[in-house]
Amino acid sequence: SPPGPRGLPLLGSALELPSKFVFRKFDEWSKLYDGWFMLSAVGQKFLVITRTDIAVDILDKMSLQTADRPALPMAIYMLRHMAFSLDNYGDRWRRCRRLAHENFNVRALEQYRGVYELATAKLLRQLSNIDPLKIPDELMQFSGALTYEAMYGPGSGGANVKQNIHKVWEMLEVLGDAMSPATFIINLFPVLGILPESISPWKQFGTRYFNEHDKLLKEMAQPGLTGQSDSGFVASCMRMRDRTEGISDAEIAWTSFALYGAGVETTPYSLHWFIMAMVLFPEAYQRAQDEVRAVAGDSPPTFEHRIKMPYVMAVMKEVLRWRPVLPAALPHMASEDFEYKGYRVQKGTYIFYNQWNMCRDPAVYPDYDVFRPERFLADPPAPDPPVFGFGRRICPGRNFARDLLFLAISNLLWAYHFEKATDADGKTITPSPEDIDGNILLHPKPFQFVMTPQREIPK
Ligand code: HEM
Repeated sequence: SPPGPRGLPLLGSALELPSKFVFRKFDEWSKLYDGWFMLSAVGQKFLVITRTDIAVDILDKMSLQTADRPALPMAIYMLRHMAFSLDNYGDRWRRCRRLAHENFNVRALEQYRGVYELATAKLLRQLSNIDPLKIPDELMQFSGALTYEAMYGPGSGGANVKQNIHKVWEMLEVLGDAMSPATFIINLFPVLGILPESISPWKQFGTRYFNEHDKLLKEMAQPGLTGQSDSGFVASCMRMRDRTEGISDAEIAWTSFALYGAGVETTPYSLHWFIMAMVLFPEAYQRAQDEVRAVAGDSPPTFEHRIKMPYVMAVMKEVLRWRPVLPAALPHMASEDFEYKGYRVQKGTYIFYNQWNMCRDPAVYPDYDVFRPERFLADPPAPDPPVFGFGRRICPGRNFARDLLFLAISNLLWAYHFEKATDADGKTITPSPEDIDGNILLHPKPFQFVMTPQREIPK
């Protein structure tokens, strides 16, 4: 069999797999194996990839066999295969993925630029006079409101926007909890699925959850679905509906949720890491700020400036590389048996790939712990960090995320000065990038720093 850690016969390596920050355990194991290894836990086989070239071989070149997603039983009861990010590879996934692709590619994204610019201007205003420990909440609200408008069209939720964002937030939280093997026994023993709903509390819970949220998501999508709103992702999907066979209103509504749910936390976490990098690496900060000042002058940066800000673009790439917010990405699953390097990998095997290791490959990113945007401007430049996944499941929000991050980063640099704080005794407080939180997503714990407005922020 392929290389990998040995465990007890029945539990395999289950006892060694932490439920939090699994990327660290994979990192430890990566030192023992050459780029990939297999392990098993409670009868389930896992293949773990820790090198980019092997991820390209298995997930890109063999994407037909490796683009399935393991779906936990609870996810199936609660989502009924409607949220494509967590769904198996199949016709519905393909239809929803196409909606996401066609309305979220580089050209289609131009339609959301007005939304980003207004949201970014609001963020700058909100941040003046804020306690740095409250920054994570503020960044999350920025992303929540902006993603909502991008999905449903500016102003489309009327007075209900805040309430809807809150409901979707709860929806995501309940889903996250229910997917944990510890919450519902069905996740550990899928065979119990043969029992009828009348005596299966998990099925009853799933049905209630689905029905309630199916209604909510359709209500949120209503303005775009009925033509009341002609901007945003939903309205844009309606325009391509004639060209896409079999697409339903429900699929459009749930696809907007899948995008919202997968994307809403990633950008704020990356922005929080960006602030930490600016505080810890003042040279990079200074160079980025000089570039923004020279190019944008007295008015806030816009998308037109992007091409003239190579250093800021490199800062953005380095933020994504230095602390990838999805360090162990999302697992794929083999939909067929396949062979790799002489070993057979069976259908149903979960395939993890640890982007954390790939972003810290010393041959590609020397001194990987140092925040050094210059690596992306060298000749030849370092490759873009592999943080958005591989193959047919590659993140469909990656261009949206890059647009948003560029605008937010350049505007923050334009408006604010960041530096280390001092404590009551006058000692400098140095935040630590090891002080992390999250579970699947990786973000810093709130940290102290000083943020001073450098100019009058436009009203
Ligand atoms: C810093 C920002 C982001 C990072 C690092 C990131 C990273 C990723 C990664 C690693 C995956 C897994 C890909 C795979 O399965 O191989 C993924 C999937 C996904 N991402 Fe992102 N993402 C980001 C932002 C966004 C945004 C803003 C959106 C939407 C607005 C989004 C929507 C999605 C969706 C829907 C999937 C599931 C795709 C599928 O299963 O077919 N992401 N992302």
